[in-house]
Amino acid sequence: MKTLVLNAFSGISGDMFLGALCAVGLSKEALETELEKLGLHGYQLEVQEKTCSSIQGISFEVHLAQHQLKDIGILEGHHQHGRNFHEIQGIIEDSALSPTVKKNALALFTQVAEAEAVVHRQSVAEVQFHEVGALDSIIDLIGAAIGLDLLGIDQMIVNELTDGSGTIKIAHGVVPVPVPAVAQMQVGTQIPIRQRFDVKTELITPTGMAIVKCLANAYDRSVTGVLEKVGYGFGQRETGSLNALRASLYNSLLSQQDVTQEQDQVMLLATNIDDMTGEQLADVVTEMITLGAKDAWVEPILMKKGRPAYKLCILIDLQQQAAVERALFTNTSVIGVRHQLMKRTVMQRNIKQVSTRYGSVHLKALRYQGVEKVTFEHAELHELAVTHQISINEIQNNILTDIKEQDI
Ligand SMILES: O=C([S-])c1cc(C(=O)S)c[n+]([C@@H]2O[C@H](COP(=O)(O)O)[C@@H](O)[C@H]2O)c1
Ligand code: NI
Repeated sequence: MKTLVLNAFSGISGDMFLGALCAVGLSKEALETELEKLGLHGYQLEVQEKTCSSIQGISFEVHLAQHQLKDIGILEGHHQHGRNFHEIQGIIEDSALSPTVKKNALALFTQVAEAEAVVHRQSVAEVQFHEVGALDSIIDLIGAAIGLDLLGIDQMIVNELTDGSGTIKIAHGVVPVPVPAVAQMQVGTQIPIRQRFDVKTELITPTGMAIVKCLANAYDRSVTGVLEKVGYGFGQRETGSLNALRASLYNSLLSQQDVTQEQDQVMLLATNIDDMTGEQLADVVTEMITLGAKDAWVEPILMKKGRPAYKLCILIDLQQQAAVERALFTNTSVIGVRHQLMKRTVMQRNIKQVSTRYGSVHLKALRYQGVEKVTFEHAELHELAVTHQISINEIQNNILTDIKEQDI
């Protein structure tokens, strides 16, 4: 499972998000190819390596052609009507983008439209996007959905979401920070926004907030797994300090890090649930894995009063008990949890990267009292099988041949 963790210590905008995605491996060309499916013209992506505060990162910008600037009124010095929600919906729905990208892109625009509608006391259909309707913002929002899809991100965690303070001048006039659309998107959520009172400008734009609200699965949460890449997307505003969004890409499929003891202790948490849907339970299992559980699963059971129900089981390290129980009480209908300490016999394991005809591949080398075996990450084999159009078995056999002579 791939997890993207955003450290939004200096806020988030569409450009910062796409810059951060490029910094952890999103290809500009692949993004452009997908964006072409919208059939929009008159823009260019600029993805540039930059150094700020001695840190290397990416500056991402969408440049509009002169006629686009004229269309949205920027060359005339005033803002004409942009596109409305219905038009943008049509552009997305009529495109050849993947269903997931379309769903996320529509969710992002709906989010902004609903916030704008409340702020300006209009119906969603009446909302005329001003800055957000300009082509660069369309590219930012749809690009965000495309970027996550291209990188194969399964979940996104946003940490330290920070805005500035004071007021800024935008097309509506002078508004307070967080700007009205951002403040509105926060309503009814528990999205934690800190404020820096020494930074007198906007750090979270409506585009950035929509990305956070629609695409993040959790906030202020640590994640286990192998940290594969860290990158920075720079913001364009001068804030007086490093204006960047840090993205960290974790692979939790590789999270069973090296184990060097043959006997260890784990805790099994269990609770019976008869009042949550399958969809909700699947989310809880994902959340438990995100929190760092070794495993989490549900078993079908028949409970008291003949109720078909589920037993939710979570295998954890002892020190995770308090955090996991807290998450269960907070986010599920659970009111009690059973816990059991267990001894476990484990094979010693080492995660290694080996070079093969397919490039570098991860493997787990397992040992227990003279028994030795090697396993691969299924998702990695699957990806290679899809890329090379051959079966997973063939991929695995070829890798085994390639590593025969290597010292594992
Ligand atoms: O155009 C819209 S919808 C808009 C609304 C608001 C409100 O808070 S209401 C604010 N802004 C400002 O425009 C720029 C660009 O925003 P992006 O999200 O497109 O980066 C930014 O300063 C917003 O605060 C726009
Ligand atoms: Ni507005």
